[in-house]
Amino acid sequence: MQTTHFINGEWVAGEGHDITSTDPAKNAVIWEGKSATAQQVDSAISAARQASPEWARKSVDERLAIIKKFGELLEQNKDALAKVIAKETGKPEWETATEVGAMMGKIGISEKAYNERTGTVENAMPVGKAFIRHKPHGVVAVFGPYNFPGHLPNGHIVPALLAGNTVIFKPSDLTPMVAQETMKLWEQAGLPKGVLNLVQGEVETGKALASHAGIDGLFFTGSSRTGKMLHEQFAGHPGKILALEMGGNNPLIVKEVEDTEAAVHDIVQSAYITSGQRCTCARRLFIPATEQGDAILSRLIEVTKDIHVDEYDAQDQPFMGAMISAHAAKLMVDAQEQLVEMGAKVLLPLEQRDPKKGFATPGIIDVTDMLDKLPDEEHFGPLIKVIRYTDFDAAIEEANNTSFGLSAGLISDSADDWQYFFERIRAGIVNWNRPITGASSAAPFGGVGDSGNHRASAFYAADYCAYPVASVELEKVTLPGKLSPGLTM
Ligand SMILES: NC(=O)C1=CN([C@@H]2O[C@H](COP(=O)(O)OP(=O)(O)OC[C@H]3O[C@@H](n4cnc5c(N)ncnc54)[C@H](O)[C@@H]3O)[C@@H](O)[C@H]2O)C=CC1
Ligand SMILES: O=C(O)CCC(=O)N[C@@H](CCC(=O)O)C(=O)O
Repeated sequence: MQTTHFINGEWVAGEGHDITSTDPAKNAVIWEGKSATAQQVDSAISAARQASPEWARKSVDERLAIIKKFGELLEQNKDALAKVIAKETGKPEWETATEVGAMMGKIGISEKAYNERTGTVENAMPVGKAFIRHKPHGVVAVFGPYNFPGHLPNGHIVPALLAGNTVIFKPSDLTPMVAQETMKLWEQAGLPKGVLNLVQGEVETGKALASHAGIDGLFFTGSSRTGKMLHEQFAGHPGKILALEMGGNNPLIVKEVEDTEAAVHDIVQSAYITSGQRCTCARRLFIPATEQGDAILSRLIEVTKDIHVDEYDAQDQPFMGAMISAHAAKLMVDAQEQLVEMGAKVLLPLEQRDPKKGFATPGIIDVTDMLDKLPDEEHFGPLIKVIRYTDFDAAIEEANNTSFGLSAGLISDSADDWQYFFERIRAGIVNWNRPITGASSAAPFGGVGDSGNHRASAFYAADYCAYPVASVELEKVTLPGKLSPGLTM
């Protein structure tokens, strides 16, 4: 029996239904287990609750020592973990190596953020002293997505543990193996039992955890659809903290540039990295209806056609690997067909050549003539929608014509254009002449509108991992020099 859940410091088998994980590049089952039942979720929450007071009372340095040990274990196991991520997600090994690097980098950044954003402040007062300190929420649930199964849950777990919370981690059901291998490193790092628990499963396991009365908060990275459901579920519970990191329908506007090649490079990095499976990926590309715009578009088509798509472990490493599943690739083909039915023109077709595998070739589709019908949807894969424009203001207005607001970018050699764009565009990540993917962990990471609930992650994750406590203190109770009017003592 596979023991795939980590509850109260023990590896246990699931008591729910069968779940499997498939290598999307090779169409091979690579992991099998059973989901956690609602009762097992309940046990994990009880374990976290029991472990909570002692973990919260430890000093930050004591907690940090264990977290740093986890960082050392990541370093020692980085090649093996990068290979597991590649196998389970289809992402090329060069890219999964950077994911493990980001997991290691998260530790130092979280320490800095903890001290800068939630540290202790002491102020002198006429009588006594004023303090600002921070306390952990208690027991929190962390939900992870499949596209960065190591780095993104880690971006909640590390700051949550550092702040003194205990955690129940529910990874994406598409990436249970990465979660299990990462959990083994936390176990080796010497976390006390119950401090971090892992429950695997699909939607019903997620629902059992999210709706449980025993959690004090939930940190979620995933789709806007699921995030909104969680938001509704948390309505009426103002005492619980909810941090939602969700998707986007991200615009990238190109204006006049000298270097067409550099512009095309930044578009490709923005649209197709991770086979378009990043929440920050450009989904809508605005290109001027000018001769230079034509040149940029035809060069983009040429370069995109030549993008190397292959298996994650190919000797000659590809830029793009398989998508997370054959089903995900098929959904992208379907999305392209629907756009064509609505009047869009395919400039370079996105194709799934083997229906049993997750490979999708990168596609480009012109939606200029059907803008009034264009759905405001995140198509989470390698398909960019091109919009030709004649007026910069109208392009910015259309770029903002979305319920989301995660990332946005401008490619232009004019500083005035940048200033103009920056003042008007509505998103949490706004870049100039740089890809709109690849955000830094040392900055806040979050969006507006349907992309989040104003609880930015990355450097600002510290903020949602602890609550502030204000105290005024005097070592010995003392009668004030001057009494309030009407008081005699
Ligand atoms: N803003 C950000 O930081 C990021 C956002 N994303 C977004 O994540 C999405 C891709 O990830 P997915 O794994 O497909 O997201 P998803 O929303 O399907 O799943 C996320 C997590 O929620 C769980 N879940 C799903 N339905 C649930 C329910 N009804 N109740 C409780 N739990 C439930 C899943 O099992 C998984 O652990 C994209 O939309 C992408 O834009 C991805 C990475 C970063
Ligand atoms: O969370 C962090 O530490 C920084 C944000 C980050 O890593 N963003 C990446 C991936 C986000 C995604 O899954 O799409 C990015 O901006 O490319």
